[in-house]
Amino acid sequence: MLDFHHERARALLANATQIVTPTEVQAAVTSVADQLNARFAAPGATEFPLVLGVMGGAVVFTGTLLPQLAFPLDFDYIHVSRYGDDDRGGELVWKVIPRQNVAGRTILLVDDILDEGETLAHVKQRLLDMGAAEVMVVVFADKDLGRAKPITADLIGLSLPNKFVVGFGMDVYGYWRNLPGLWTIRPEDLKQAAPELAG
Ligand SMILES: O=P(O)(O)OC[C@H]1O[C@H](OP(=O)(O)OP(=O)(O)O)[C@H](O)[C@@H]1O
Ligand SMILES: Nc1nc2[nH]cnc2c(=O)[nH]1
Repeated sequence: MLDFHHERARALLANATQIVTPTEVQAAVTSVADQLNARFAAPGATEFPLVLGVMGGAVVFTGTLLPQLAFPLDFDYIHVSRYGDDDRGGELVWKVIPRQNVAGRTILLVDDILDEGETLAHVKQRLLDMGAAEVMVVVFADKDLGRAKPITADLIGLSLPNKFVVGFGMDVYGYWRNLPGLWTIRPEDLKQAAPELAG
């Protein structure tokens, strides 16, 4: 069983293409941090935002971003999944819902990728319904779909082409969240090989 996963993970990566280097990833995170510091660490700034990581994909971005933020903040997480172990989005499943501590707060909603936008649109609305004062959507990557999405991010680290990407928290069938750069998986290696992902 473990051999199966080991081989499958390696086979997926063997045919993958690196599209963003680890150095470029780090530069993108620092650019996001700088923009957040410009508002929240400015002289005289007194806001005390709640950074809310959207697990599991946001774990690496959040963990890299937090030490670069130079202002007092609160941290919590929620856990929601729409892709599960698939390469296509489906029904949104809540695993850890927001706590009541979101009421009245300025929230930095941090996620790895804004793709079709369904996840973050739903999460943002839920936070506003729970009384959040402001929800600022901060994503490491925004995928260029060439069409309108139900939500726009307030801060974006990188823009990506419309391909299934892996690394820096993003998985393919549960594998390779640990890659320090970003890779695209060969379309024919995806379960539901789709023309629009072939790019
Ligand atoms: O914009 P969308 O098309 O809704 O997709 C974006 C969401 O997809 C990923 O989560 P996923 O459901 O894969 O769960 P994960 O974070 O556990 O990987 C990612 O972390 C975003 O939350
Ligand atoms: N791993 C991964 N997860 C996603 N969730 C939404 N889009 C993507 C993507 O391109 N890759």
